[in-house]
Amino acid sequence: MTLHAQDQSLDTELAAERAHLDSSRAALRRMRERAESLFATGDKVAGDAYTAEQLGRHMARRVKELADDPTTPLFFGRLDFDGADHAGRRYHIGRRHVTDERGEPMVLDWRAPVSRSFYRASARDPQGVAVRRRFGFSTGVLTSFEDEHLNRGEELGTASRILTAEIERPRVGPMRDIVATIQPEQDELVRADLADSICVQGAPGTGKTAVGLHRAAYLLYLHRERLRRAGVLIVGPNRAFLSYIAAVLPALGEVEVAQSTVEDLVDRVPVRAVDDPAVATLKHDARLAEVLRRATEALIAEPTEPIMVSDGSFRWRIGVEPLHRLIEETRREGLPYGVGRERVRARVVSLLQRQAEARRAESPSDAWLRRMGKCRPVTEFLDAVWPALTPEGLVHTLLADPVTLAAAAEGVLTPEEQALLQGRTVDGEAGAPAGTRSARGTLGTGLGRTPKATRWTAADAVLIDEASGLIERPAGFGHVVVDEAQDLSPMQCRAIARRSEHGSITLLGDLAQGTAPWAATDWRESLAHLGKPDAVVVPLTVGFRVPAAVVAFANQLLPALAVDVPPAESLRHDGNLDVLTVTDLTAATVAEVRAALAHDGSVGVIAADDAVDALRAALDAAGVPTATADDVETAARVTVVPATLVKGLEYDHVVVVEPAAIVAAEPRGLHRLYVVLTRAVSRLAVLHSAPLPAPLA
Ligand SMILES: Nc1ncnc2c1ncn2[C@@H]1O[C@H](COP(=O)(O)OP(=O)(O)OP(=O)(O)O)[C@@H](O)[C@H]1O
Repeated sequence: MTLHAQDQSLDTELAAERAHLDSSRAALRRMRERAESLFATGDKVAGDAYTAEQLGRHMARRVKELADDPTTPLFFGRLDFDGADHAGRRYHIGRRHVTDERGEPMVLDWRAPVSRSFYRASARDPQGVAVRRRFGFSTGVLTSFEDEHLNRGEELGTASRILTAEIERPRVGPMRDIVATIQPEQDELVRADLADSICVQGAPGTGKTAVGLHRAAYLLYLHRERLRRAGVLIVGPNRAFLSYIAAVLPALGEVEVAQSTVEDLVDRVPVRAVDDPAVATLKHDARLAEVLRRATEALIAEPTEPIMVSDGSFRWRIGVEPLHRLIEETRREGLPYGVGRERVRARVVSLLQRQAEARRAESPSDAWLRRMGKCRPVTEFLDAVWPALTPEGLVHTLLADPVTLAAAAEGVLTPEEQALLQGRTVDGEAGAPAGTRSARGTLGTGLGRTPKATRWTAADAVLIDEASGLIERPAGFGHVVVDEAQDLSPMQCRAIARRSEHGSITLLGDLAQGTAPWAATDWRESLAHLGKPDAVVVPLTVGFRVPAAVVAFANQLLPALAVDVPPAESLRHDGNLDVLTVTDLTAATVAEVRAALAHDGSVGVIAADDAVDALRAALDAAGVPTATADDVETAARVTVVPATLVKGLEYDHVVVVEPAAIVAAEPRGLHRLYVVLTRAVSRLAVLHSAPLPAPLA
């Protein structure tokens, strides 16, 4: 074929694909209109109010799911089969199913079983695929395509121009889905079975977050009803991160996934005080779970008196011996404490019922059973041997009462640790911490006389959640995705474990990015605390964000981070790194931001937390509008981010201001700096007036 003829045939193909895109869009519009009209008339066809409401909710969801975003392509790939079960068939692969009026598929959902070959077929294992086609788009317009004739041994892998363009595209606004370019090693994780819990260890930018979100979408597709009922939860490090990722699942048609920080998960009490780091670390230690468990169990007492109930002309009596057996039996069942209390009540009532039946030769009414359950002698008995307990009350007692704590913590916490927990000296004198004011708030739990009057810390909230799990069984989720999991404390892991006891989890993280005082150093330990000790740990090693030169610069920190993580290889060999010694950091930042604005894409200025306000003011004074990290919809291209909030985020051009100050700000400052240096998609400028931290010098 001449070049001219080749061009012409490409044009014809492109025109045909564009026509298919147009008709697919029209078909999707029809599907949506149909769903809208069903939504409008749903209550007329439903037999009763409940069905109408259910149907209404279902249809409203369906309408939302069928929304078409003209800026995202409806399909991104095509498979032509010449073998296996689909010989002679051709499928376009996209974000959702689109069918024509006869119900024939025009676009197949990327999660459908057939679509798997789009991600996994290779020249070595073509899976019946003759040709895999990838489409290039520019804001919704189909502009190009790229074919791999797998049946002729052709395969582009990561050399695909369309993949390269996607990876190198300037980042604006919130995170986007990666359905068009999921890589085989990522796809394997995305399509792991619902029953399998997995842990993904990956260097910065290897697509962990992307994998977690796509796995959630995949599982919802495959187990729609079950997971809708049980729920899917995404846990992220902070609200800025959650708003950054919030648009990904809706773009994939999944509009009902809960997203939360760990702090928001355990929010039974308002947090109004701050712990000293040593106290916080102790409260986050898994041994506290044992202390709380013992303290709860210690509340259960031996019965010492019989129960006597006057009931009209009758008197019922349950002796100490049967009461003793009843308590032992309930205790052995290992129920949550609150459930156990009600079980004891029910058993006492049932003993009374038996006596009543024997005497009256008839079954007592439900009202009688209820009255017995609430009558004074029964309640007094319960309060004596299995007293009512609130999570706040339990934690309050442990923090306030040295004797209760000593009994529960014997052999678990040293006397020094017990004293530390209660903000006193070992001799029992009140220590300085509790109630003292610090820059971050009241230091230490501000113990009031009651739990209500107490100013709790974030670590207390975790303890209260643990206590709550001992008292009642929390509702769990069908699947939980936990991002930046290296920062979870053992007690936070347990909080998540309680919410995924009957479900599975996807744990995502990077041990090298652990900045919390209790950061994980071994995934097996985290998995054990999460109740999934057998989950596999899978590495991701191909980096899609950070250019190779920047990775090499940041990796100089790795030996100092004392973690054992597999090295990653960057797919990006473009990119730019500048390390500049400056005298005026503020002026240099403004100049660097101005220069960055000459390029496409977002600009992130990252500095130690206490330097952020001044930098923002300086940029403002220089006429450069700036946004905060949680404002993902902003029109401003420049975001000024405190180092402690930047985890999981990325910007095309990153300006890091004074690394030494970032390191000095916290005990795990070098880990923080590693996070900060790995946020750049295209260019990184490091500005410093103080010497660079040793590993980088
Ligand atoms: N297969 C892919 N195709 C295109 N882009 C990808 C792919 N995988 C990941 N990316 C992109 O790489 C960037 C980094 O991905 P992501 O944020 O998921 O990485 P991460 O491993 O969670 O990073 P971090 O450890 O820094 O939080 C994102 O912009 C993401 O869209």
